Amino acid sequence: MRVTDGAGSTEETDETGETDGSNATNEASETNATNAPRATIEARDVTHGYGRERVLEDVTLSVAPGEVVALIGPSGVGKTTLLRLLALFERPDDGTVRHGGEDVWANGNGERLDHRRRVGMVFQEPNLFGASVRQNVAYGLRVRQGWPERVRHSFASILGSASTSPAVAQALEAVGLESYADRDVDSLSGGEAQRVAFARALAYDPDVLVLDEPTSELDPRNTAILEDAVRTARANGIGVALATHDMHQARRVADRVGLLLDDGIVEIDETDTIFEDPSDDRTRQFIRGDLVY
Ligand SMILES: Nc1ncnc2c1ncn2[C@@H]1O[C@H](COP(=O)(O)OP(=O)(O)OP(=O)(O)O)[C@@H](O)[C@H]1O
Repeated sequence: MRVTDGAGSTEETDETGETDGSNATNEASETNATNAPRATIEARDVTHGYGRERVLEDVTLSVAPGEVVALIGPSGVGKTTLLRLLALFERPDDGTVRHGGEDVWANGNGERLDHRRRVGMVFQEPNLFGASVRQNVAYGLRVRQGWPERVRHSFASILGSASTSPAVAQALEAVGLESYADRDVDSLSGGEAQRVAFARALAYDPDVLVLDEPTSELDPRNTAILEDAVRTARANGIGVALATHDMHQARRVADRVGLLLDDGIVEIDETDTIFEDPSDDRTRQFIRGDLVY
């Protein structure tokens, strides 16, 4: 699926494309719908915590265009925290987050928002608005196109002009919900609602999708649909960072897998290596189901 914006031009500016070479064999597209080169996002040597509690210390994780990186690890080690840093929701206490080779937090808020518009995030919960499926997906599209602040908060005007965009229809198609466009989200099952949340993030064709346990509450069928949507995004050159407790899922969808423990990412490598020949004993123990923490 190629998501394009049929609703008009965007405010996106050109980005400097940069890959870290970890995806050299991937033949994915390297531009997005705005024809700007897709860019790697990287949390570099980040340290972060809450109050006096330090959750991450000197952690580095990058996601290149067209690669899926799965983050595994016990509860509470900081997977969500790291994903929120990658998605530019929070500024690290120390270290940098770089997108397209630029330090996202080094300049003003406006520049950060330009980078932020190139990242989509899906949480464990869908967090939809009380409106139709189409309107929810359109909202994601229009907000990320950089509408002025006063318009951004005018829900009705956003929905009215964006909801017929082909990008909305294509994003819904990617999650198998094209015939659900006019349904009220309150009438959806949990799995369908999560697929709408995924379509909302996909509609504006981000460089990177950040997915925090997006299928943890879903049945196998909805999980399979979302995993297929991840593969399609990857084939279109979108980088994906995914936190999951499901080792089978990591193995099914990821190009690289990283194990995060209290002392940081103890090992990150190609998926087959992590599952068949890890170099760290803790990785071996964790993937065979020992209670490592
Ligand atoms: N907003 C916050 N304020 C205070 N502490 C927080 C906040 N968010 C997370 N924490 C703490 O930071 C630590 C890491 O949380 P985080 O959600 O990043 O872990 P996780 O690896 O994603 O866990 P899980 O697998 O259970 O989702 C936890 O001890 C958590 O209680």
